[in-house]
Amino acid sequence: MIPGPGRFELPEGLVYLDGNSLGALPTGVADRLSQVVREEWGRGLIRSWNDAGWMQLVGRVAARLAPLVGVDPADLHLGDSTTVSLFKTTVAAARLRPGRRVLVLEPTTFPTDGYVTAAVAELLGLELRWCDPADPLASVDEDTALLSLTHVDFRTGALFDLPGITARAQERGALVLWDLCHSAGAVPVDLTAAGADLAVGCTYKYLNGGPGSPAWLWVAPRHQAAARQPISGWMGHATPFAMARDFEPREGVGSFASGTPPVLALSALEASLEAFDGVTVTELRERSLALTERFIELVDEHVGDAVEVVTPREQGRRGSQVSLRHPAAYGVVQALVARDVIGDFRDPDIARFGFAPLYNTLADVETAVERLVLVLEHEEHLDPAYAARNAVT
Ligand SMILES: Cc1ncc(COP(=O)(O)O)c(C=O)c1O
Ligand SMILES: Nc1c(O)cccc1C(=O)C[C@H](N)C(=O)O
Repeated sequence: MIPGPGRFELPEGLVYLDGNSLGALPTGVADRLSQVVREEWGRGLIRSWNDAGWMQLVGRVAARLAPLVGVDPADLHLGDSTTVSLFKTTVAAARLRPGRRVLVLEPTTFPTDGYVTAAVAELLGLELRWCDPADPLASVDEDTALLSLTHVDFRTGALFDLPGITARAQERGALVLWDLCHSAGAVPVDLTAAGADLAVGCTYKYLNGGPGSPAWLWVAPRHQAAARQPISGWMGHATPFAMARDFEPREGVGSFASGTPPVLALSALEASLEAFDGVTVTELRERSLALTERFIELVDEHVGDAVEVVTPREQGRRGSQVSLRHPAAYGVVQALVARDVIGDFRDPDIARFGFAPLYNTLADVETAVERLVLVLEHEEHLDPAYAARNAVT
C-alpha cells in the first residue's frame, strides 16, 4: 500500500512537486543517519566496517532497489554519481562491441549524458552520432556500438518504449544503455524482462535518498564476464586487502566498484528505501498516472488558454511529471514558490511539476492548479523581479 505524505517529513502547508529533482525526506532517515554517525562511526570507529556491516551495505541497498527496476540485486553496483556511472558503463559498452565505431545519443538527453558520451568517444577514438528524438533507431546501424537513451525526458516527461527500442537496437547488434534517473521509483521498469544490456540511475529523485545520494548501475549478467570499466580501483579488486600490485577484477558487477563506498550516504539511502516496503510498482504507476492525469485535466480546464501541456497526453508515453510551456515560465514557477507550491523551471520556457507517487496526493494537484490560476490571474509571474529570466515579459 502507498504510505502517503505521513511517511515523509514534509513542511506543513507546502505542496512539493519537485520530487523529480530532489525527493522528500522519509521519516526515520534522520535518526538512522544520526545513529550511524554517533554510534557506528563515533564509537565503533574502524571496527564498524565489520561489526556494523558497512562492507555489506551496497548489497543491502541493492536488495531494496532491485525489485523497482526488475533485476537481481547481485547485478547492481552503487556508490558513484550518475555521471561517473554513465562513464563506466559507456566505456564498458563500447569495449563490448569492438570494431563498431559509433555511439548514438539523443540530443534532448540530460546534458551530463551528452558530455560523458562525447568524452568517451574522444577517449576511445569513436564517433558520436546524434539521433532524431522521434526515431532514435533510425540512427542505429551495423557500425553502432551503443545507443544511449534517457527513459523519461527530463524536460517534457516523455517516456521511451524501453523494451521495444532495446529489442530493435539489439537486432542490429548494438547495445543499449538506459538512464533511469526519472523512472526508478515512479515508472515501472523491468530490465530483465526487456532483455536490457546496461542501465544507470540516481537515487535522490523518486527514491528519496537525499542530496547527492549514490547512483546505481546495472550490467546484464550475460555481459559481466567480458565487461571492463575504466576506473580500476582497489574496491573492484578480487582481493582488496591482499594489497596486490596487479589488478585482478572481482567477479560480476563488483568489478565496477572503484573506491571506498560512501557509508553515510548509503546508510541514508538504505533507510529511505524502507518507504517502499509493501508497495508494488503497479500501485506506484497507478497513483502516478492518477496524479498526472488529474493535473493535466485541471490545467486544461482552468488555464488551458495560457499554457501548453508539453508532456504527452497518452498515458503510456509519459513518466511521472507534467511540463507546461509558458513564455514567462520562470516567473510562473517563482510566483508559485511564493505561494508554497514548489515545482521548477527549465530553460527557456518550461515549468516542470513532478508527481512523486509515494507522497503526492490529489489534494496537492488541486491546490497547485488553484494557485496557478491565481498567479496567472493576478499576473504575479510578471513581477519585475523575474524579468531577467522570463523569456518574454
Ligand atoms: C537523466 C539524468 N541523468 C543524469 C543526471 C545527473 O546525475 P548526477 O548529478 O548524479 O551525476 C540527472 C540529474 O541530475 C538526470 O536527470
Ligand atoms: N542533481 C541536481 C542538483 O545537484 C541540483 C539541482 C538539480 C539537480 C537535478 O537533479 C536536476 C534534475 N536531474 C533535472 O531533471 O533537471
